[in-house]
Amino acid sequence: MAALLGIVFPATFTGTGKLPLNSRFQRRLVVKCSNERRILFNRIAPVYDNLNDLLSLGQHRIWKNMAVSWSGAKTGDYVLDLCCGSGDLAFLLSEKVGSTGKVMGLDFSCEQLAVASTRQNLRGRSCYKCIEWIEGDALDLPFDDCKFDAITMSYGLRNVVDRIRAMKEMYRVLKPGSRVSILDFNKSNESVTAFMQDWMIDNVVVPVATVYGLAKEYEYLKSSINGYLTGEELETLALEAGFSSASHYEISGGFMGNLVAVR
Ligand SMILES: C/C(=C\Cc1cc(O)c2ccccc2c1O)CCC[C@H](C)CCC[C@H](C)CCCC(C)C
Ligand SMILES: C[S@@+](CC[C@H](N)C(=O)[O-])C[C@H]1O[C@@H](n2cnc3c(N)ncnc32)[C@H](O)[C@@H]1O
Repeated sequence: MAALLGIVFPATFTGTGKLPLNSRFQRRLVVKCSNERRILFNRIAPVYDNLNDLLSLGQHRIWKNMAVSWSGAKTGDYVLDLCCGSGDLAFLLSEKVGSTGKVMGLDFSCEQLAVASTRQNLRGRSCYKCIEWIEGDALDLPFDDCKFDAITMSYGLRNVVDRIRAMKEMYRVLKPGSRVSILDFNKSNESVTAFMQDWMIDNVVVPVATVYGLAKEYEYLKSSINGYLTGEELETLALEAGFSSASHYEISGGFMGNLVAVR
């Protein structure tokens, strides 16, 4: 059973697309894993923003600003923030597109979307009114083809259970010539960077999360990064999904990375 799970799990869940989900058992496994992730992000929603600020010393806001800039979103655009969570990038996108533009924030965690909506109501700027929150699945987007002028996805691709399917959905709903900008942890080829990333998670992130009773949820970070794709593999994934070009940029000393792909 473990061997079967082992064979099924990495190929299916890293979205390499090498193992088609053609059996009922595999489909049930995907649904189970997806639900477990949804529950995880529902559970951390109340403290998610504060812990990100605390644990990254506020740096995540810089990384997210970079991701939005790389998306090319501009005044009047119709843009999508995929796996929007509590809405950080959706708010940044709304400042880019302004009141004449439109931002769709999509996530499958109702608790994360509740935080996003509450934050929106507490904020006065008129541009924030152009944001619409949608509870949906990044693997089956409720949008027509070629709709969006830009797409962002921040700390989401590593968490979806089928990455190639997510990339193909982004490709489908993006306008030709437009970009996706995908921010996440960087799965570094440098052993020192990888060691330091693991050390920080083991010795800072998880101990702090334990105070909030969320040790298991934050321990997931380490395994998810170890199971993620390197920058080069992300570029290949984007090209396999149909994008015409893809570049991965390492930031913050190689701890984080941002993939920019053009349709
Ligand atoms: C915004 C950040 C992470 C978002 C995030 C993504 C996930 O997949 C999670 C999964 C489970 C629980 C929580 C998350 C989650 O919060 C990045 C910053 C927050 C990180 C939690 C902190 C990571 C610290 C780095 C390893 C080192 C940072 C060095 C920096 C230069 C201070
Ligand atoms: C780490 S959070 C990132 C939130 C936000 N983008 C940010 O940067 O703070 C990952 C988010 O992805 C969402 N997610 C994971 N898989 C998803 C899927 N298949 N469809 C929609 N949302 C998904 C989770 O619910 C969670 O809110």
